[in-house]
Amino acid sequence: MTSVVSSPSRTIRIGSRKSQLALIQTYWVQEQLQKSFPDITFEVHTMATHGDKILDVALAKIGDKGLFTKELELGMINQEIDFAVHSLKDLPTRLPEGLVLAAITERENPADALVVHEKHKDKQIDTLPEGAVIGTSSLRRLAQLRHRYPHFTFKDVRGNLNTRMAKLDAGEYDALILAVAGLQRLGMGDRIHQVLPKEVSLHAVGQGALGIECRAEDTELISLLKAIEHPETRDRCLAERAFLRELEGGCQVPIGVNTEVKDNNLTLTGIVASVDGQKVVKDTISGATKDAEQLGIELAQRMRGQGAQEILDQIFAEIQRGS
Ligand SMILES: NCc1[nH]cc(CCC(=O)O)c1CC(=O)O
Repeated sequence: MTSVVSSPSRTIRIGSRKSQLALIQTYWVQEQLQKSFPDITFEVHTMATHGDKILDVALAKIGDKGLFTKELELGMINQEIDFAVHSLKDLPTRLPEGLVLAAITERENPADALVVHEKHKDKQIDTLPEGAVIGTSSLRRLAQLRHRYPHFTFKDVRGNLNTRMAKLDAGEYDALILAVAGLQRLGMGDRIHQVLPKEVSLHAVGQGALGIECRAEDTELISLLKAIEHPETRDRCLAERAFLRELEGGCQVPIGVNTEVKDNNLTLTGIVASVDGQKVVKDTISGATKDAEQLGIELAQRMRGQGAQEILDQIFAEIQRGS
């Protein structure tokens, strides 16, 4: 194994999806590392992922973990790239053998945002009219919003952010629910009409943070990557990911979270909702940040006993039946 420290001429190859958001995020990571390590060369290599090739299929129906990460992971295993930058929420909670989550960078606002058609510019989520068509492709957003706003109509929306915005502005939808972080990173922060409070929508696990994955054996690289890690974001996201890992069983499920850190104390709130919005299990746990993952596991186990298990069993049964 060559060491980065003893061979400063090493070139480090960063893998990225080709989407505009992925490239913005990857170039940001490259810039941060280049500033910290001016003698090392960091190159960006782009790859199309399966998820990028099937943009016309409803995401919830694909239910395939690793849709946006598999090709990059193969690239790392085959030594074509050294690390990959992911939107952490797209990175499965279990990584392939030989790969690790080496660092988590500082998260943007992890909340969901309401983006409206201009005819609703004087409205908020609470005042949109009966029957308003809300675009979302996330089961998590769908289930939580259906629970609270049963009078809305929900419709799938896919494609990149520009495509989605064009469909909204053309009148196909009254409003969209999108991540604040993605809109901000793409320079569309001015389209954020309302940041949804956590009472309305708990965000996705890892939302707003970037996860950097690399080969477990590349210890030199792992120590370099620690330079751009944000410890508070890492603790929060490790708790969130442990919670999700403990609950999920192989498909996309309506699970949301919120985390806060204060004085080395971490508070994690989780929600598991049925797709129809009828059943909701929600609970909160607090403890030392050093026990972040244990807190996630404990909250998941507690919520299983409060009905989350029945909700998940029902979703898995529906998927097996192919509905
Ligand atoms: N599901 C796709 C996805 N993956 C990452 C982001 C951007 C936000 C983030 O980094 O969490 C988005 C868009 C969205 O959910 O609106």
